[in-house]
Amino acid sequence: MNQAYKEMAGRLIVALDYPDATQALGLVEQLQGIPCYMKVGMQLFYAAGPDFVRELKDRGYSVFLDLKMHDIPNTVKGGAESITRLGVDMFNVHAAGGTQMLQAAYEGMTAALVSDDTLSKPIIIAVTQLTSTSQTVLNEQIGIEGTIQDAVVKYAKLTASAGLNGVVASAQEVPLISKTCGKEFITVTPGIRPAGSAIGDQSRVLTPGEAIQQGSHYIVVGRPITAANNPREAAEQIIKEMMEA
Ligand SMILES: O=C(O)c1cc(=O)[nH]c(=O)n1[C@@H]1O[C@H](COP(=O)(O)O)[C@@H](O)[C@H]1O
Repeated sequence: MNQAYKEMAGRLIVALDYPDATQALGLVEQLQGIPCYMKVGMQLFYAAGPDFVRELKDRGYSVFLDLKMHDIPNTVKGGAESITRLGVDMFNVHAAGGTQMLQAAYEGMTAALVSDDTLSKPIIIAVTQLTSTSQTVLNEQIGIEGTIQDAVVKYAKLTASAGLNGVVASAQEVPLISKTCGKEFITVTPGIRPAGSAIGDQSRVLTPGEAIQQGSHYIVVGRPITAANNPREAAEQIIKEMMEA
């Protein structure tokens, strides 16, 4: 495995959106040896819990725990402390929670790190606008005026000023985010669809190659891998496309 492959595979986050540990582990086994990041979201975590996260860590994976916390600051602080204790490498909150809530996530993480020096510091990112949100939904249902880009950049700035590491957004918005918050500010981009694959409930999509060209630090891919006839081949094809970009 060459270094370029290893680095690019490490920027692919595979969304393990499964109802139980058995099915999720089935995919993990199929992808064995590919040094990608693994994402545990609500469906799997609510079913399989912390044990599943530990299983992934035992297998040597970097883990993104995607629970999108959005609550009062004190609750998010406690949640962040518990999540950090699990030893995950990345977790997220909703930027819509505001500055105090974003800072509370950081404080919770810090409290865990202070109490246990064997833990490593996770990356904390904030969701700006979900990639399923379209311009119309933003304006007419969520009630935020202006363009998606403006709304995303506003939350990215809020996240940066609260001291968090980066944001979740569509790869379409990455150039603007990087221009505003700097190239080091981490962009994690779901809504990735290889050419010809079903868009489903996503709205703001780009291909894996386009996302890398836009400057995404990490791309998140679920169904284009999990629903493929041959998930391993699909993942390898995505990494190839990322390397060629
Ligand atoms: O935070 C996330 O990971 C996330 C944020 C967002 O704005 N959009 C989004 O799709 N996601 C997650 O990314 C994954 C995308 O899955 P697919 O649409 O199947 O590729 C899912 O697990 C979503 O929960």
